[in-house]
Amino acid sequence: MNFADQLAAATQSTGSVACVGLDPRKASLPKKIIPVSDSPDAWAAAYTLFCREIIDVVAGKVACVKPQSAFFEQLGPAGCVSLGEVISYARLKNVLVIVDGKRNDIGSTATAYADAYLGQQSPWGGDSLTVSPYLGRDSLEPFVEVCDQRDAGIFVLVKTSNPGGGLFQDRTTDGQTVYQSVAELVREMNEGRVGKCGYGPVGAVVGATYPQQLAEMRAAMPTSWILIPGFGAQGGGADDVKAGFDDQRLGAVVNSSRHIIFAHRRAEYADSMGEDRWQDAVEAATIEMNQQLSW
Ligand SMILES: O=C(O)c1cc(=O)[nH]c(=O)n1[C@@H]1O[C@H](COP(=O)(O)O)[C@@H](O)[C@H]1O
Repeated sequence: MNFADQLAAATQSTGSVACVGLDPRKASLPKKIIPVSDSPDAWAAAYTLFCREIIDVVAGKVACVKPQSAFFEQLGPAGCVSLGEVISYARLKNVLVIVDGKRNDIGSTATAYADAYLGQQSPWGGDSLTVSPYLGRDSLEPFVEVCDQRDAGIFVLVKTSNPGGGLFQDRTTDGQTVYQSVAELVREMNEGRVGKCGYGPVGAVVGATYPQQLAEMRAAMPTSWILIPGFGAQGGGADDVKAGFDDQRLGAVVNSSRHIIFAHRRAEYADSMGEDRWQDAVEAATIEMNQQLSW
């Protein structure tokens, strides 16, 4: 089944359009998870344990998870082993995985990234990967070819959630902004690839922090899944993300990382659950997010 249909099936079977971001950070881990030793190996084992426990809580309750490679890479080689373990565990629990690597390079190198990350038979085993469009069409084509071969997907950075993203993305050339040009390419690349659900494997990233552009991008890329980060910790709310969905409440998944995985630190859960019941806080925050997104 192509990736777009797999994602549609996941949102339908779980009743959720949420994506839980797995962004472990040393300073925010629950005390119980913090290792005795300060070595990268010990932290990597802690990250694996932490993410596995989160996956146990959210499996069946959310559409997908999104491990953020940077936090694992921060630990060096041991962190990369942990990332691999986390991806495998999510797959074992039948949770779709978006690897957040924001990769890309010239075409021949892009082929190596695509081969490395895309598809369950790949070494990393991701169902999909976030990619940068900055190197142009020929840098995206190798990813799309591997998506076709392995029922995988990509999410191309179109309009990112950060305040400074507009520096390049909002620049106008030939009467349209850079992000509009990227969206046009994304739309074109899905042509002939659309699955039963009406969407294809070439998705886009558009931040919840730009609701107006989200509506515009929904219309500009009618067959692309949109990954919407920026919900929760970055200030995006349910009303902001609505415009990313079609009439059937399909076509987008909303990512939240810190607000879910470190929910034990949030004021509303700290007293009632806190450190000792951090998994309960993750569950409560997930249920709350699902409720917010069930208009
Ligand atoms: O590709 C992404 O996921 C992404 C794109 C973007 O424009 N903004 C953005 O925040 N992200 C990622 O989404 C996650 C957001 O985390 P929280 O702000 O903790 O929910 C991080 O892993 C970011 O790297």
